[in-house]
Amino acid sequence: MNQREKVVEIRDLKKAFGDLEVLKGVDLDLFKEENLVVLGKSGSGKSVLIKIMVGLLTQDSGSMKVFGQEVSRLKKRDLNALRLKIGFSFQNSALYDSMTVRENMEFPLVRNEKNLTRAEISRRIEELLDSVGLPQTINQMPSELSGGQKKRIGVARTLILNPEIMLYDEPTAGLDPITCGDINNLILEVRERYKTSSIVITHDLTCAKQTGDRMAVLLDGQFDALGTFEEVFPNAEDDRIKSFYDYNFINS
Ligand SMILES: Nc1ncnc2c1ncn2[C@@H]1O[C@H](COP(=O)(O)OP(=O)(O)OP(=O)(O)O)[C@@H](O)[C@H]1O
Repeated sequence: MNQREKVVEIRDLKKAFGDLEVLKGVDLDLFKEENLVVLGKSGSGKSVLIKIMVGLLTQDSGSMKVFGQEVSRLKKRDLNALRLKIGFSFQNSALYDSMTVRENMEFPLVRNEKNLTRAEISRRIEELLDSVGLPQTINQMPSELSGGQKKRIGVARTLILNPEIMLYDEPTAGLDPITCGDINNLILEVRERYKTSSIVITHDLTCAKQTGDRMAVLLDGQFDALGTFEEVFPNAEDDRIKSFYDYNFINS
């Protein structure tokens, strides 16, 4: 693992909406094959940051480089190519209810890779369902799957375009503790198998601890705490960071 190769480099990034300053000079790196956990209260600006990363919003100032390219300066075609390298795994799995698992997986593939044969498409779908441990669900409808299974299929579908960066949006939200553990393991297995670099947005500190190499806590528009779980949380002196820890491990 080459820890030092940066896939994302954010410098002094600022973004406001009218008087509301959301990002006030954010600095952050994501290294190749790293799992970086991003924590922050609701409304702290995590989604805004991700949207700037994929070119859905533009910063007011500062720099957002992905694979060395300043996202805000990319032409439409290059931006589309960049987006294909970034897989977004949505909180609600975002499966199409009227399609089978196979059709859900086929959809992004057929849309984005026109030259694949039926056999290649099937092979890719089967390989990914295998790697998330759910080959038997291929002909099932999303309504027949559990919450944890839906999340796994959502991850498999995101992986089908071979993204280099995975964005996990609250991957364990709404799951029981055992299924959370399974999803956390899946996040680690995905990195191992597909060599992805990942940003895991979560409020769940068990997920953060199990999946993250580094924690980044977004506080008042900046990343104030950066380090391993042990460095950031157990002995935090900042009350804002302490409150995350207390909420997850003491009050729950
Ligand atoms: N397009 C927009 N126009 C105006 N305000 C916006 C826009 N997008 C986000 N905001 C504001 O920016 C702030 C940060 O929002 P953001 O969605 O990034 O929060 P978040 O940290 O992702 O929260 P959550 O954990 O609830 O998803 C919020 O106050 C939100 O209302």
